[in-house]
Amino acid sequence: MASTVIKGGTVVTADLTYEADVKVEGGRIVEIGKGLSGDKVLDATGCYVMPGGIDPHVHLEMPFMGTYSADDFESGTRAGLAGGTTMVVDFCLPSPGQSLLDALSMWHNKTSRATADYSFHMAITWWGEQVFNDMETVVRQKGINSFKHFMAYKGALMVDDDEMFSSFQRCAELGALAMVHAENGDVVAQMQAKLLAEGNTGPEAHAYSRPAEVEGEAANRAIMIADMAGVPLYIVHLSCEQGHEAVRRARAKGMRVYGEPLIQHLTLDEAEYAHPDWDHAARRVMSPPFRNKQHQDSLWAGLSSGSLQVVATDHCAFTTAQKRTGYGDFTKIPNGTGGLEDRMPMLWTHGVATGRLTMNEFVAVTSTNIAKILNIYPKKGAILVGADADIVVWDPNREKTISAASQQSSIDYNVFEGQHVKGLPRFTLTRGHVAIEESKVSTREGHGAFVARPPVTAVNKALSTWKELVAPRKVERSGIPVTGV
Ligand SMILES: NC(=O)NCCC(=O)O
Ligand SMILES: [Zn+2]
Ligand SMILES: [Zn+2]
Repeated sequence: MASTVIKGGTVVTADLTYEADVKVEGGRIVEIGKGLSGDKVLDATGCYVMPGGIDPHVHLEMPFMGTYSADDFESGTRAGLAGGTTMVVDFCLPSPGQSLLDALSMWHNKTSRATADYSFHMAITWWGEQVFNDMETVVRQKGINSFKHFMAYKGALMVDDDEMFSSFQRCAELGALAMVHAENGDVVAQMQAKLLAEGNTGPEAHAYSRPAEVEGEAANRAIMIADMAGVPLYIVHLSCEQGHEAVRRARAKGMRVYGEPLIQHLTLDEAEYAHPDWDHAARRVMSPPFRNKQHQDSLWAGLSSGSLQVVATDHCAFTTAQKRTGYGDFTKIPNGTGGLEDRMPMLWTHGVATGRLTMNEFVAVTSTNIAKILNIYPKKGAILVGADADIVVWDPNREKTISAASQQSSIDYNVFEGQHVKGLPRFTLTRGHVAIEESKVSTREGHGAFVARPPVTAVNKALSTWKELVAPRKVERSGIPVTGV
């Protein structure tokens, strides 16, 4: 079997930085040390050898708001690899009444051309006995240990508290992770109607209809419901101080809650919606919307202090033509932005290069933390012998200006257009295959494989042990004393 040696670089993991060569064979890391040799040599001089990024929040070919997101598993994973991301996790979305297993087959059918590894979260979009039963099969036989709940998108994907509490309890029994999109969908729907009635039809009204309070309330509610159900909770695309404050408070009380800011919310702000060009503003419509600088500072502080654990993209790319279906009614603009190719370069440029994050924290929030949360560590998220050779050789001196003209994503714009980034992959390896060498793209369609994720993490075990210990117990009494009356 041919081997590859990544030579002369500095290995950077979530907890260590050291000089070593890394030898890869059969898609795995087989040796780490000095002076290694192999059939092929990749020169990593001046570079950092890091675990490939894992983006736990993408929507490829997602059916949403009357259309499909434009990047599929081929272009989406290719975009990821170009930016150093070697694994993505998409969301399987059953239609109302559809079995989870049927939906899962549909999602697997989309992936035949994936160029990097992928996995799925399962969304709970309705509730009933069949969903309750399917959840067990999904966890025990289908390699999925996380269930997403939309608290927004009323009349479409949204579930209510009753459904959410039932599902959270089922997640706890099965050793799974509960996830939420935390926005109060009832309040959003009312605010949307009011804004439209008042003639606020443009993309800026999207942001007005989803203030930070809408997110803070839902995050708090989900945290309390998760605590009562005894399940760990992961809040996706956490965008504001109100949501972050809820996570911080919960964690300080010992609750098992994780928060995921997006690179978009960290680096782009609400001024985008005030842009005079309708297309510019509409292209940036996503939920939750971009916030102000105070919220951004809160998210950055959360990453460096550890109260927030993961940076994702929620890559859900729509073309300008698709966005234009919402001209005259902002509620019809497909919600979503891209970012797969740009997440790691943008985070390095605005995080590591500015001193907000250490290199090790960068690895933690782009790869290792989520690998641990999703129970795929150290197969993924690690530079260790035996780990998958999903590796990015990161050149801190390579630079470029982000432009739609040279991106991998299939859409016609980029929300980071014109941003200068310094820190890019020299090589990206997906299970040993060198898919990216600077700007040369040599991805292999169909190379990507499904990553099964076993249930019952250490966190699930600890939480269920604690919940059992403090569970309500009947007080045994001898009866009502006879008083003689
Ligand atoms: N975030 C967004 O606006 N679109 C994708 C679907 C979701 O994650 O809510
Ligand atoms: Zn969402
Ligand atoms: Zn999403």
